[in-house]
Formats: sequence, C-alpha cells, structure tokens
Amino acid sequence: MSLVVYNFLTRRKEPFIPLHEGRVHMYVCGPTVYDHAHVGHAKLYVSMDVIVRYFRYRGYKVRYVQNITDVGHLLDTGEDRILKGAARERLEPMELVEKYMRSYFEDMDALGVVRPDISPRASCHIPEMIEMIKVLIQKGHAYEVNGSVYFSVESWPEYGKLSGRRLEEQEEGVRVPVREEKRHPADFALWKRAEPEHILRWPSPWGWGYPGWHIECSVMATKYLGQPFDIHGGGIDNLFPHNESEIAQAEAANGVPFARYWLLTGSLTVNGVKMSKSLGNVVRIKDALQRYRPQAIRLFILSSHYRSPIDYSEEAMEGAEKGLDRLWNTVIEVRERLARGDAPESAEPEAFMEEIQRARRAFLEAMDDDFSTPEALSVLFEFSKAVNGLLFGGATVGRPVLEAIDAVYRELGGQVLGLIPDEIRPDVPSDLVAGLVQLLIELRAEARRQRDFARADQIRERLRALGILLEDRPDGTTWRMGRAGS
Ligand SMILES: Nc1ncnc2c1ncn2[C@@H]1O[C@H](COP(=O)(O)OP(=O)(O)OP(=O)(O)O)[C@@H](O)[C@H]1O
Ligand SMILES: [Zn+2]
Repeated sequence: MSLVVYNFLTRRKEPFIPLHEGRVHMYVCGPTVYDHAHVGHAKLYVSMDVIVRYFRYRGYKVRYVQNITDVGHLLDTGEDRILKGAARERLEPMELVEKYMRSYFEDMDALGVVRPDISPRASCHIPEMIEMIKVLIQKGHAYEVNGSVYFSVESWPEYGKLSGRRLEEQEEGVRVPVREEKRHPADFALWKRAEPEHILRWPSPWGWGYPGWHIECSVMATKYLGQPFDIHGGGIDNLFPHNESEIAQAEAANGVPFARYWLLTGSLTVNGVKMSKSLGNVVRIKDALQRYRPQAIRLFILSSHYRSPIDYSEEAMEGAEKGLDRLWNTVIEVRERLARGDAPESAEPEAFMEEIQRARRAFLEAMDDDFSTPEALSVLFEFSKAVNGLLFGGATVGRPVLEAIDAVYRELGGQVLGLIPDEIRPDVPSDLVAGLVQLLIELRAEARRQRDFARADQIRERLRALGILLEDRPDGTTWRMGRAGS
C-alpha cells in the first residue's frame, strides 16, 4: 500500500515519495498572533495535525515547522495587524504577541493538536530575511525604491504556477501610494520602509523598515527544512498572493524548487461565508470549548475532507457531540469489560479477529488516499456497530478479542485521529455531584426571586467554569456537562 496525496502544485493525486526515505519535512503557515484563534484556525491546524499524526503512525520521522507571524502581516488598510492589536489593547507589540501566542497554544493543546517541532517567530529571523532579499536584488529579481524593496514578478516567469493566476489578472486591490512605487502592479513588498512612529522596525541596508509578510515563510521553511523540502501546508485562502509569493522568492533566490507537495485545506465557513476576523463572524476556540468537548470539535472538522470547505453551525456541532457519544460508549463498554477481568483467555470468536483486521486495513486504505478522514471515520463507526453486535449478541467474548478491539480504538481513534483518549472520563457525574448541582440551581432560583441577579450569575459562571452548563427553560432550569473528557 502506498500513500497518495493531492498535490495542489500539479492539481493531481500523486504517490508520496519523501526526499529522504523515512523522513517527512513539513511546513505549515502559522497564525498571526494579534487576537484569540477562531474555529476557522482549528480547521486548518486540526487537519494538519492528523496528517502529521498519520505520517508518524506509518513510521515516518516528521519534522513539523509552523511559524508564528508577529510582524509584517498587513490588513487591507495597510495597517500592521500586530500594531493595530497593540493599539487596541494598549500593549507593547511584543506583549500582545506573547499574550496571543500563549492563547493560541493553550487552544491547540486543548484541542489535542500536537505541538510543532519548531515554532519559529518571524521577528527572530529578520537577518535571514535581509540576506534573502539581498540575493534577490543581486539576481535582478527585486529592486529598491525609497527604502522599500519589491519583488519583480515580471523577472520570474513562473509567478502564478501554484494559483494558476496570470499576471494580467493580478492588478486588483493594490493601494495607490504603493502602486506608484512599483514597476508592475503585482510586484509585492519584500521590505517596507518604516516611519519613526512605526514601532516594529529594524535596520537594514535600505534603512529602517520591516519585512513583507511572504518572505518570512520562504526563509523559515528553508532554514529549518532545507530546500527543496517535502510538504507545504496551509489554508486555501492564502494561496494567492501569500503561497505563490513564498515559492517565487525561495526559488528565485536559491535556484532550486521550494516545496515538493502542496497540501491546502478548504475554509471553514458560517452560513457559507468564510469565518474571518475581518468579517466579524468568528467563534473563538475558547468559546466553542465552553460548549463542546474538544474531541467533538475534532470530529466535526474531520467529518469533512481536509480539502473541502465545512460549514460551522450549532446543529453540526450537536451532531458531532452525538457521534462522539456513540463512539465513546462502545469504547467504554469494551474497557469496562477488560477492567472487570472476567473475560476468558480464548481468542473467541475467531471470526471477529478477522473483522478487526479488515477494519484496520480499510482505515489505512482511507487514510492512504489523501488522508480521507470522512472515510476513515465511517470505517470506525461501522466497526463500532459490529463491536456492539458482538458485545450484546450473547456470545462469549475472549480477552484477546477485547484487547484487539481496544487497540484499534487507541491507535486509530486515539493516536491518529485524536478522538479517543486513553482515559475517557465518564461524563455522567456521580449522584453526589448531581445533588450538589441541583442544590445550586435551587439557590440560584431563590437569588433570582430576590432580584439578586449578581449572585445568580455568579453561580451560573462558576458552574460553567467547571464545565457544567445551565439552561433556563420555561419549565425550570436544566443542566448538562459541556466539557467532559477535557
Ligand atoms: N475560516 C478559515 N478556515 C480555514 N482556515 C483558516 C480560516 N481562517 C484562517 N485560516 C487559516 O489560518 C491560518 C492563519 O491565519 P492568520 O492568523 O494569518 O489569519 P488572519 O487572516 O489573521 O485571520 P482572519 O482571516 O480571521 O482575519 C492561515 O493559513 C489561514 O489559511
Ligand atoms: Zn506562510
């Protein structure tokens, strides 16, 4: 069996052959840390996480690099995202960066996203960026104007090879003052001159300034992974101009191909519109985690293919919660039987051992086909149906069979997909907890009758922090666990 990936560069599925046998060098564009991460970010990073986990499961040694953008990523208005965030919160820019970088990793940890092996920050690689820009100028692919340096797209005929865009189509969205400096409207900034009031700035051969956004990824990817390297991942929304420009810079500077396979994820949408801070339709990961289990968020994301878009809604999330319950219930039953220790030592029924092997093969086949998690999930759900049939069908089930079933859950559901923890905490609290929650609900109702709304809200919030969500209905207040297993 061989692994096949859809390479965006060739628009085809291709066998995955790493540059160095048994190793995968992979780079994914990281977040710009100027605000809390939203569920759209989760779509990209959970999808990439499963790809990395799967490579490791298949025995590859992976070096996974994902940068932190802390300078140079401008809004359409021309403002630097970090500086705008710093002004909003009255923080030193690097204080803001630190705050949201921590917030990002906190969210990713909560979602079970395995940390990258290297998380390089753009601001720590300014000298390397300056070096690459110098080479580009020397080779005639870049030019300086008034302390800014631009990449000349006309000097690089391959510009457009990833996105399929032609130069004539690339003139839109360019602000007028910048347009005047450029030789071609599609030329993009490698280095921007900074006025003294611009806090994030560095000395360079062209005066004080700051790097353009695209150059950081060319520099950090090749510094840590070499050139060429195996896989470049990211969200499809950054295909142009970001990814396109990354390729042009690295290839024009170094004369060899940049990334060999491009894996791009579809966008997460809300009512069909991309979730994005600029549109204001974001659901923060932190808020989603208040309502849903982290594994339910993963299940929701993995239920569509990484290349497809996915629409976020409460109904879809409730569906994922239910799916997760179905999956976990079977796992819990298997593990309880194992813990009881009364299953016989015979590998009976033997036919089920074959069923287990079949499920494993089908799962690997699905994942080998461009990481098709929807198919892999359906294999896991079908398998669970068969397991339920076995467990409740009246036949005696031997310990080796239960262990082999549990191994499928641990390896494929846990290690690869990150949906099944090794320890599932039961989400039904004890009678004592239920009694205490009921008591608090009554005290809260009493507080509300006395118009002590501050106390009533305090009870609700303290319970929410513990993962217990109250829901006020016409006929009284009910409660449920919102974060079991986290
Ligand atoms: N709705 C989304 N669905 C999937 N991926 C997304 C979504 N929004 C952002 N991403 C991806 O997250 C990565 C980091 O994004 P970054 O922090 O630079 O986003 P941003 O442009 O500041 O966010 P926003 O689009 O919310 O303004 C990018 O590679 C991008 O492709
Ligand atoms: Zn990038």
